[in-house]
Amino acid sequence: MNVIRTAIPDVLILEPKVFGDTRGFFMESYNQKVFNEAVGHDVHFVQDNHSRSAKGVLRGLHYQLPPHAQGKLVRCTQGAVFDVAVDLRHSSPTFGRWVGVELSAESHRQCWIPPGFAHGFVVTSDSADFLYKTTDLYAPECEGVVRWDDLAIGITWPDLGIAPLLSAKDVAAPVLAAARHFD
Ligand SMILES: Cc1cn([C@H]2C[C@H](O)[C@@H](COP(=O)(O)OP(=O)(O)O[C@H]3O[C@@H](C)C(=O)[C@@H](O)[C@H]3O)O2)c(=O)[nH]c1=O
Repeated sequence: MNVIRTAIPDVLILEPKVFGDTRGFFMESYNQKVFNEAVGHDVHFVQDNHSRSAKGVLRGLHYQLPPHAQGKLVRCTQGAVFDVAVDLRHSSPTFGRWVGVELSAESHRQCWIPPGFAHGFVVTSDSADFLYKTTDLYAPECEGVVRWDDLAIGITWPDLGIAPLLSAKDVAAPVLAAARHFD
């Protein structure tokens, strides 16, 4: 597996080794030992999620606060998305900064988003299946949401030529300065 560090060093892009042959391909989509070595410490996943979205759907920016903060290992198994992580750790030198990466079924790329980050994505293909593992269970009482277009964060989302389609929760999300916060 190839490990690429992003501009926020704790956010990793992971490229599994893909074995292609006449039948198709094989890859280890998750290997606990290899993953823990890449991250540098033991990570324990407890929930797997799968969402399907049409082109232009934007989910985020979401996070959970302690005691149910979630690290997420995310990937796209059908279609393509632009995936974003925003550092919400107040003690971090990269607090408030974001990184974005294209994840697609074709590239098999995954992204590791540690606890302490908000996460979101927009679908850039006709539809996308998005799969992710989380390090804590869903806990809606700990949920935090930040506006996808908060100018203080300044995410450069891809221009799809259509308005993003958001959930009612995401439309009503506060800016970062007014959102529930870590620390
Ligand atoms: C996230 C989640 C939602 N749900 C339910 C609640 C709700 O009725 C329905 C849809 O929930 P949401 O609208 O929050 O789904 P969605 O907007 O896809 O939320 C997800 O967005 C991405 C960006 C993330 O990072 C995830 O952690 C998660 O927050 O599914 C669960 O039962 N378990 C879960 O783990």
